[in-house]
Amino acid sequence: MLTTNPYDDDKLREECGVFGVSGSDSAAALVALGLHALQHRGQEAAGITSFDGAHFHTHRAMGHVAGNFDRDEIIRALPGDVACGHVRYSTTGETALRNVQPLYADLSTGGFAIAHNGNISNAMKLRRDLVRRGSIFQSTSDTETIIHLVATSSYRTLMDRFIDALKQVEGAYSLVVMTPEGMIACRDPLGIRPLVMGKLDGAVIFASETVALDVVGATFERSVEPGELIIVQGTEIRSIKPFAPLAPRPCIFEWVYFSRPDSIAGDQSVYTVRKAIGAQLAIESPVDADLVIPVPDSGVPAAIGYAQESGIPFELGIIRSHYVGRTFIQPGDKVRHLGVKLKHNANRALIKGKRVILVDDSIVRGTTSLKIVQMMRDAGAAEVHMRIASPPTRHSCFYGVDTPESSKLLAYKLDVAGMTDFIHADSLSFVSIDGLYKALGEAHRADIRPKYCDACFTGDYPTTLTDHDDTVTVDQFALLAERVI
Ligand SMILES: O=P(O)(O)OC[C@H]1O[C@H](OP(=O)(O)OP(=O)(O)O)[C@H](O)[C@@H]1O
Ligand SMILES: NC(=O)CC[C@H](N)C(=O)O
Ligand code: SF4
Ligand SMILES: [Mg+2]
Repeated sequence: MLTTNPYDDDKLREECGVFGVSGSDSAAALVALGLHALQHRGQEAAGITSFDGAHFHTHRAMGHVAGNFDRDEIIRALPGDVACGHVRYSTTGETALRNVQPLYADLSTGGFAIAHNGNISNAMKLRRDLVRRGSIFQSTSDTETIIHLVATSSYRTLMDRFIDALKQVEGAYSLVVMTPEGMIACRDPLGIRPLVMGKLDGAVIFASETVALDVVGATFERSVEPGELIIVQGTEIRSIKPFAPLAPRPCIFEWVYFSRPDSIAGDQSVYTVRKAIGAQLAIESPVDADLVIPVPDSGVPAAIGYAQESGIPFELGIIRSHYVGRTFIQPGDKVRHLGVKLKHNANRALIKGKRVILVDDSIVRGTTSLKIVQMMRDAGAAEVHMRIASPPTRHSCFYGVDTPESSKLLAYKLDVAGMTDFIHADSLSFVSIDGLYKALGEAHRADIRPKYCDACFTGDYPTTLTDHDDTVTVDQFALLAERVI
């Protein structure tokens, strides 16, 4: 499969954030702030590129935004009133500086910088063809294929070349691109990954989530529409839709887990939707108990919804340490598992003798649930019931979320009864797929043209998956990449 994360992580990880500013003399500083608000979407690396009207300037680094972009001299070295940036959690290409975005190239049309959230599901095939025709890749990232497609396009103008490139690309992409002709923001025809537009004084802003607009003090104008390209040149804003229109399929997991709860996604408050999923879960899977306890942080809104609907008191029965590093940066099984223990601890005084309902947003490999159920038992819980605010995650994502291969997903290996035994819970239930759609305001999931991408629950992928269906393995891809660098 496409994912090449070196740590073979046990989690379903976030999926990159992009941020762009056009028309502010503090462009790079605003991008640094915006990226900071999007840090939850990618912690491996961060980068910013600016354009001063004549030259492009880039700073890219491994690690977090804070620590890399919090010094004056770094921001001063990124002059100009146009800038874009990226926080990365890799889906294709290793965690190394050469893959950190924005990627940049000097093309016949001038400089070209690109920041991408998503994953191109035919990147390997495109890359093989491009290399055969003489392209020399600088990275192992899927995103670089777009640059080569623009560079080798037979069209004349930059815009035509860019559209020609996008028409060859399959999968998910929300892009912020910088060229001497202006900034271009676009979403793939299905709008799988999010992208919004905002305004701050005279400046136009693009961001993966509205929370990043809030943080810089910008107003939310609207979402970039699926299949739409918005071009900002000075004060002029143009919108074009060069693709045949398709029914949109935004990623439903944004509401379940990825987006920050204080973001508005597709005109719906993420927090409100998460509470509604929790309430739906209480309706579908009630249980007699004394306490509703969230698995912090991401399980909190759903647990509030479950508690309000069921009338069972909500309590903080698990306290999360905010000082422990993320588990993915601790390679090696032993240390990683220790990391999970360090992150959560039972609030013992509350738990003893109680029948508890634990609410989390998802189960991927089951590591968290297994640990937390045991933690409740060790703290003296009389009964431990687990409720999950998404359907069982049975399939991998090929659209910009780093998931373990499906054989490592707990729900791929076991049915709900098997999973209940595995995590040693007294009971375990997941919200139904129709229940999830209900929480998003739909009557149920439509069998034909469902409103969202929900492939990791249903296996119903909304695009072809050329590379996945191909026989080329990730190792072969890495070899191919090495040969051209
Ligand atoms: O079944 P698993 O493989 O353990 O994965 C599922 C867990 O991973 C995520 O939390 P995570 O700890 O990544 O971060 P969070 O603090 O954002 O909830 C998710 O919220 C679940 O709790
Ligand atoms: N998670 C993402 O959106 C990753 C973007 C791109 N596919 C990369 O690996 O760099
Ligand atoms: S497969 Fe799952 S995580 Fe990936 S885009 Fe679709 S719904 Fe989102
Ligand atoms: Mg969690």
